[in-house]
Amino acid sequence: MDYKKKLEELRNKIDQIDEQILRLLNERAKLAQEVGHIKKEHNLPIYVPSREKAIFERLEKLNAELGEIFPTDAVKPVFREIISACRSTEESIKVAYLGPRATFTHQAAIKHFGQAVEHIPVSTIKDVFEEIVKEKADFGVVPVENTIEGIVNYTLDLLVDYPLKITGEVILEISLHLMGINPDVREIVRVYSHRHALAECRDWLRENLPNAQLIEVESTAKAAEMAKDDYESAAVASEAAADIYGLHIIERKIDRHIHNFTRFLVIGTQIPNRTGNDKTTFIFSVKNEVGALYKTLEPLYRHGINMTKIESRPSKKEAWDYIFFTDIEGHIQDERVEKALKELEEISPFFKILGSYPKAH
Ligand SMILES: C=C(O[C@@H]1C=C(C(=O)O)C=C[C@H]1O)C(=O)O
Repeated sequence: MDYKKKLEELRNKIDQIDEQILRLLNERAKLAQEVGHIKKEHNLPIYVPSREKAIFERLEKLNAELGEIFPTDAVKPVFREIISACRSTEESIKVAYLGPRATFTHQAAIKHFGQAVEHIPVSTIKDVFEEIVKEKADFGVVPVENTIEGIVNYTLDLLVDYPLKITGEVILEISLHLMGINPDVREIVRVYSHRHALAECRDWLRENLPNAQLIEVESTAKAAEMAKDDYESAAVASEAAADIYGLHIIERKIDRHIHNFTRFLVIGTQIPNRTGNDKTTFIFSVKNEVGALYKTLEPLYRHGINMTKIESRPSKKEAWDYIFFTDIEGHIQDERVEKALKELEEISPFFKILGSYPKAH
């Protein structure tokens, strides 16, 4: 058979499969709608992260058994959008994030909820919290730490002050690119970016653009917007920002850090159910006496609970008084976690659970 005929035959088969997939997607959405009706009748939350996580895990495992001709790495992104779209037929959920569009926080929100939610860009981390408290958003996404630049202290402080819960976490690999409308790096005299992004690219910028003026703006997305009309300007931002603002990528990955990751928190009003692979975050203070921190953490050790992180912040109530942000493995619905935290609460002058949520993939 000549190759053109063969190509046509193969493409016809692909067309038929696509139609089958689409029919099945419609059937799937119809079932999700029925689930949605039952949830509304019984006042249950529309978004069920534990169920979504179980679906991803089951399908990734099945795909490996099927021989992985379709790449297993693609299973989650494809099904994330399928689930996001099916969920939106039950009810549209609103997600506030640190904007504008094309920030890394926006990408984290998409990675967690998919495209089919109402994304609400706001201009400060505090506004993300405010949108939820004022019931203008169901969830929010905020950055909390970066492997190069460290903790976003402001986010931690807001978690203490607001009556909200951490309902999830997202880890995103950060790649920072130099972009502009002018592809010639020698003609760039100004570089815009967020303070953290400029710091992460310090070495490259010093070597390659030693005379350029480095200008801090609120976000990498804002930087891309600033560079879009100026032939002598460039921005340090994400690939998504280059796409949205129509910029040319002049040099890829100028942050040069192999391990540049940012962790984001998803915040909401309710603690999601346990998935079996969860994390719990809580804060506490200690009495000002010998061995206080040791004694407070002892119940974790006794109940065999792994502490994955501890971070101290000034309490801002008294000088040299601290609160400790702590992450442990497990969910507050796990018996030993519940017991250990109860004991810890009894010892601590101040204690608050910030959330139990599925660990990031
Ligand atoms: C359909 C449901 O609602 C949402 C959509 C899901 C899906 O499309 O599979 C899964 C969990 C929920 O976030 C459900 O709860 O089962």
